[in-house]
Amino acid sequence: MEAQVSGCFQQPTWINSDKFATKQPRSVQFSGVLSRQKTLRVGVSAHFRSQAVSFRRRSISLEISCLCENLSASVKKSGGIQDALDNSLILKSKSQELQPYLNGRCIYLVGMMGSGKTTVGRILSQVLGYSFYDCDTLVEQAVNGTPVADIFKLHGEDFFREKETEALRKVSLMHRLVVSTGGGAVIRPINWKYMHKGISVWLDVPLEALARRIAAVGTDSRPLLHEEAGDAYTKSFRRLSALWEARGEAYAYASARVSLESMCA
Ligand SMILES: Nc1ncnc2c1ncn2[C@@H]1O[C@H](COP(=O)(O)OP(=O)(O)O)[C@@H](O)[C@H]1O
Ligand SMILES: O=C(O)C1=C[C@@H](OP(=O)(O)O)[C@@H](O)[C@H](O)C1
Repeated sequence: MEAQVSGCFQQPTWINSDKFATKQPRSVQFSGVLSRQKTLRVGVSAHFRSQAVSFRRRSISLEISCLCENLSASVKKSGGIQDALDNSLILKSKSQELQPYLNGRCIYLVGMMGSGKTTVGRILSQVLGYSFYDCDTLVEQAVNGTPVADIFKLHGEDFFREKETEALRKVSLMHRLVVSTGGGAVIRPINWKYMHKGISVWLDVPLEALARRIAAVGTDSRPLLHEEAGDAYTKSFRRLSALWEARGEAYAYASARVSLESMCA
């Protein structure tokens, strides 16, 4: 006896059901004792497991368990199907839910260097139909295309902070933007005055993960990480720890916090 399991479950709307429809139906085999029963009442339960396979893609597996009333209730067999689920589908669905509440207000992403403000900001702006602005890029443009690292070298940090505040003032006059701020934008109260015109979201990522990410891409574009000696991970971690001591509390002024640690848990 064979029980077809395809199509017996309801898929949440954000799962691309076409992907499942094209798959061969899977089957659950019953044991020999079961197949001699004339009437069977079988309960089938489905259990989704979702696992990130890369930053943008996710694999889901569906485990099917069958319980038979005529026998002592036990799981006789479970099967599974695997499929790839594009995270952008989840984001798209979530963003549609959010649209009415946003009402065109800008979103400011804040967080330490490497927390993903630029990466997440680009994706978020696409799914929301917003424009994406990177504050560091705006500062560079205001200084004739000079890279941030050179601005620090030639003019010093205070000059950079002035330009950063001016960039935030300008974007705060606009609507429907996702703004990736620089990691240090949170230290000036005036910047919060501008950012609180929209919705600010703190991407809270553990220091070890930040240092790993930055070590992977190098510290060239992040002048505040140039001061320490050692390999890229060690110097990033040391310097990020010191910066965190000095400014960690300031991130909590954000309207919302997304904690990578909580998500993993
Ligand atoms: N959620 C994430 N998981 C893993 N790596 C990420 C994630 N977000 C960003 N990264 C990587 O970390 C590095 C820094 O990201 P970036 O978006 O530039 O951070 P920020 O703008 O906050 O400094 C990039 O190499 C990026 O690919
Ligand atoms: O943390 C900081 O003080 C800084 C973070 C950088 O931006 P990212 O957070 O995008 O790396 C950039 O603004 C500058 O190097 C200073």
